[in-house]
Amino acid sequence: MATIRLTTAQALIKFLNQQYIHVDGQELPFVEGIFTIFGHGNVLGIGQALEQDSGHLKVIQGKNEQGMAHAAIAYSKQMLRHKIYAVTTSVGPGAANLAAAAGTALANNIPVLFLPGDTFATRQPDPVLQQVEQEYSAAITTNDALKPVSRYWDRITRPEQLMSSLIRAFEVMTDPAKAGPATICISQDVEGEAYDFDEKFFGKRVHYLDRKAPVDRELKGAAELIKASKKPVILVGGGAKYSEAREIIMKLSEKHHIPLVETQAGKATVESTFKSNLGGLGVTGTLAANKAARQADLIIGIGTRYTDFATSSKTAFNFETTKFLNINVSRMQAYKLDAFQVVADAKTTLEQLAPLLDGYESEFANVITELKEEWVAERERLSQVSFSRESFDPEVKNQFSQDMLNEYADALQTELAQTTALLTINDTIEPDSIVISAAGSLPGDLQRIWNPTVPNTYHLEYGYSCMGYEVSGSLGIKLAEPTKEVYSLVGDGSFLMLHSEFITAIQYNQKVNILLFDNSGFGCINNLQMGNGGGSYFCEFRTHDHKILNIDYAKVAEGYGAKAYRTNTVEELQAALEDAKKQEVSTLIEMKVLPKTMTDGYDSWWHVGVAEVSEKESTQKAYELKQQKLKIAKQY
Ligand SMILES: Cc1ncc(C[n+]2csc(CCOP(=O)(O)OP(=O)(O)O)c2C)c(N)n1
Ligand SMILES: O=C1C[C@@H](O)[C@H](O)[C@@H](O)C1=O
Ligand SMILES: [Mg+2]
Repeated sequence: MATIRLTTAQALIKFLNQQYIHVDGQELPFVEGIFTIFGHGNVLGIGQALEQDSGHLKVIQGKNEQGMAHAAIAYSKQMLRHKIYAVTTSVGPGAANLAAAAGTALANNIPVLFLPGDTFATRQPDPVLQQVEQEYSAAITTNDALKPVSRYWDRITRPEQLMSSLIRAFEVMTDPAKAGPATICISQDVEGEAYDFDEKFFGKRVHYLDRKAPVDRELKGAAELIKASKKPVILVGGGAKYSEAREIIMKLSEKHHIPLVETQAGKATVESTFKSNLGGLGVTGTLAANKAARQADLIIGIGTRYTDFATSSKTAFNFETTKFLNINVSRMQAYKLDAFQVVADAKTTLEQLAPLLDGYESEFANVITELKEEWVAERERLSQVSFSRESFDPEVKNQFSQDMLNEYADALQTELAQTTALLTINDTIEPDSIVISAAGSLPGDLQRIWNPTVPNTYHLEYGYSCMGYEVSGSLGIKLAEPTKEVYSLVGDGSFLMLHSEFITAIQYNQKVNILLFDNSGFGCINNLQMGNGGGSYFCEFRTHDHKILNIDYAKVAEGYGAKAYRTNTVEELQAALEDAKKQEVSTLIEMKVLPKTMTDGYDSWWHVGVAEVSEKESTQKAYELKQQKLKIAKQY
């Protein structure tokens, strides 16, 4: 057997260079690069290996482990899971910082390779710096905390273990039904240990992303269900986007008059201008989509996980009469809501289903246009909200008094409403620009009123809704789509939580644009607490003497070397957006927006943990309301 003597880390980097993915006849290297933050746990192992020979891997220095991992996740998500970045961290806190990002990748089914360093395999110097030392087991390290948030997890304590571990990791990451984070923790001494590796291990490996076809039983059953239904609705989930099923979805929708509704992950699979696209479904959905879903007698769920947001906590449908047809590569997902299951690729299934539906027409025909027109009018209203100091009725009603709203207008020196700012942006940026968001009130506004007219230009992480993904992820998107403008839509709370990779973007000349909506608080959570009977408690950003915080975020961005703008009116915002397009450097546009001016409601319900006993009548009422809603919700 021919062997090659390498350290574990050198073998790892050599292997990463030889992984390819084959999708629809096209073959591409699967690992584009590696994000690094070096510490004593990886600099002398993986650091040395990369310095010696990184091959084709692009090496990018991150600033925060969670942030760089979010950038890697966003890269993979934007590339429709066809390519990844790996992420290497040091031990202890460096590894622990991966946990929120791993959860983000897992909840969203995004492949990414995490390579945290681990404690010494020999245990000679124990306890090493940053080792937690559990009394009941020396085998526990910080990295065990990554197990529940990894799709595949392993610890390498001998060099030769690397071979079987990497093969399993790539099998998982390149399987659409299992795609998620693979975490391989490598003992820091082992990273530098040498071994005579079988040369065959480093041969080119192609991972085939084949499209699983449905069996005849599934196809016939699906066709029968659709033909027997009067009012079917197609729910476009993230799986539809990853399967690139746009054309066939549009064809079926058009031919058989079946309206489309979307999840956050599925949005912009089909552009919003498509006449049967009624937009987002559920808690953050449009009135049009929510009305259509309630009328439906069949939901054709394509690549959806049916989260609480998409199903309005299982109240979005009439469960007495509505049937479900689930098309999903994952059996676990297909089994949901007692559906008829087709466990197969979305695009292939729909293409094979098409000829079986000839002659079928739903009873939705004219209703689709009516619902859509009604929503277009509502969106138009939301684009022109204007503040009044005497009698302002914001979208989120009965929470802040006029005096309080005036206090915000004075403190932040603004009268700008969030919906108006958002739609100004939608109208001003280039249609092929990519927008990213993740947490706060913006995902709701985006799902309802943002109109993407170009497919795959809407990038929402709403599986984990992890604050901090917005800015970090914009770097990953820019790496995936270098010719497009990328806009990160972020609340002040999320920006404060994590924006370290903004600096990385500036450092590597990867232009991103931050659109910062500053309402001086955790706005959506404030809505949630007050909407369920609470007071305004620790969600506004106020000083010790109760003054509204007014942070000069533009100045912060300028300090990093970005071009920054302060915009509190529509005209200032438009001018800033136009100027930002011309910049080569990253930009930040700060908008002070009034609280309570985000969208709200539209016939949806979110099941949250309201207090069963409380001294407040308003909370007692909220609990009663929840109990009433639960009577119509499906129990599982
Ligand atoms: C990492 C993380 N921590 C906490 C939360 C819970 N959470 C969701 S939205 C939110 C506040 C967001 O505030 P901001 O970014 O200012 O957006 P706004 O709601 O004001 O628009 C919080 C704390 C979360 N989603 N992610
Ligand atoms: O708790 C939450 C409430 C949602 O409104 C918000 O978008 C999300 O980020 C979240 O975590
Ligand atoms: Mg805020």
